[in-house]
Amino acid sequence: MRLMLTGARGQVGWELARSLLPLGEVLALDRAACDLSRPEALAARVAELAPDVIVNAAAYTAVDKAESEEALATRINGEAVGELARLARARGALLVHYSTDYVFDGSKSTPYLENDAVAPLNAYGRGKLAGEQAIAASGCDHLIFRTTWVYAARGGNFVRTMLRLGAEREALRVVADQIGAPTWARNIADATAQIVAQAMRERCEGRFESGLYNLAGGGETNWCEFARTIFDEASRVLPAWQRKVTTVEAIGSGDYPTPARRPLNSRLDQRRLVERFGVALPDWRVALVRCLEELGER
Ligand SMILES: NC(=O)C1=CN([C@@H]2O[C@H](COP(=O)(O)OP(=O)(O)OC[C@H]3O[C@@H](n4cnc5c(N)ncnc54)[C@H](OP(=O)(O)O)[C@@H]3O)[C@@H](O)[C@H]2O)C=CC1
Ligand SMILES: Cc1cn([C@H]2C[C@H](O)[C@@H](COP(=O)(O)OP(=O)(O)O[C@H]3O[C@@H](C)C(=O)[C@@H](O)[C@H]3O)O2)c(=O)[nH]c1=O
Repeated sequence: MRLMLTGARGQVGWELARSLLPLGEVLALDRAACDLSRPEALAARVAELAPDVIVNAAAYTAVDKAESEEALATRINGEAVGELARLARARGALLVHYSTDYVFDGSKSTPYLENDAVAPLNAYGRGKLAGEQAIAASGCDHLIFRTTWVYAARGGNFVRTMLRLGAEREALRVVADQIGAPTWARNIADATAQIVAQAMRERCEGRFESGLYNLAGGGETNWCEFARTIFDEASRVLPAWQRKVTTVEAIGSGDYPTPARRPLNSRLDQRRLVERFGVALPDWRVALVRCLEELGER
């Protein structure tokens, strides 16, 4: 099986390059090798690589910057995704794609189901929603995984930001009114590999059905509790990390103004994924410790 992977240097893409290996030949492409800001160039790339599966881990993920670069964010997260979907459809390939909790406005009081009404609060969320909709409209065989609050031992993410700030400052202020589930990129990649293997078997047997699935870490927290847990666990498992921070003040979103609005409720209900594929990601605290341990080993 030939698997074309975009965004291979991102958090999820980096992990996928390893997790997908048992499935076949992984054609891992970074931004230079496959630039989604030029959707018109994708057809030649796909024709050249002749993939059976296209896994799109590339995305414009700078949430605040997207407010002033919405056209670019939407070209990458919306138009290019639509083009990948049309190319997948034309050659009969399976398209695997990732989306976000930021397609919701966060006003629901319980975890979001896949078919709840979408209403993005920011430009990044609008672009990601355009990508989801373009895939559905294309008619290609697809799996879309909506995930949340992704972190990894490498790349830009909240865990690495907190480790840096916590070693520099004595006091931090972190929002406590946005709730969700941190998700380790390794867990996303391993789950993706398991699900793609099953999906390809189902396609061979003519019983595959495309779908949209929530795929996030187990349990729930808020950013402030997440930050405090990062500091406590890092003090325990990362001997080289010098903790300076003593106070993490819980604040409201209104006290931490950002260009992009973020949903207060980012929780995604995991039942559909469990029922269809028997996959449930580990609790966020367990995964965080595993990721920190890995950071300590590097
Ligand atoms: N990060 C998060 O918290 C969440 C992410 N998601 C989704 O999960 C998926 C994976 O995200 P994640 O791995 O965390 O994101 P990262 O930001 O870690 O990685 C994104 C990758 O996309 C690449 N990229 C950016 N622009 C382009 C472009 N024009 N053409 C090709 N590649 C490009 C980046 O390249 P370069 O390395 O050169 O910058 C980077 O390697 C995305 O679809 C994202 O929207 C969903 C919910 C939460
Ligand atoms: C650094 C910092 C952030 N915050 C807040 C800002 C924000 O509400 C929250 C998280 O900050 P971030 O900038 O990491 O969040 P953000 O970039 O919005 O993270 C999002 O990325 C995109 C790609 C997604 O799809 C989402 O699921 C989500 O993970 O913490 C503080 O309150 N204090 C701080 O010192």
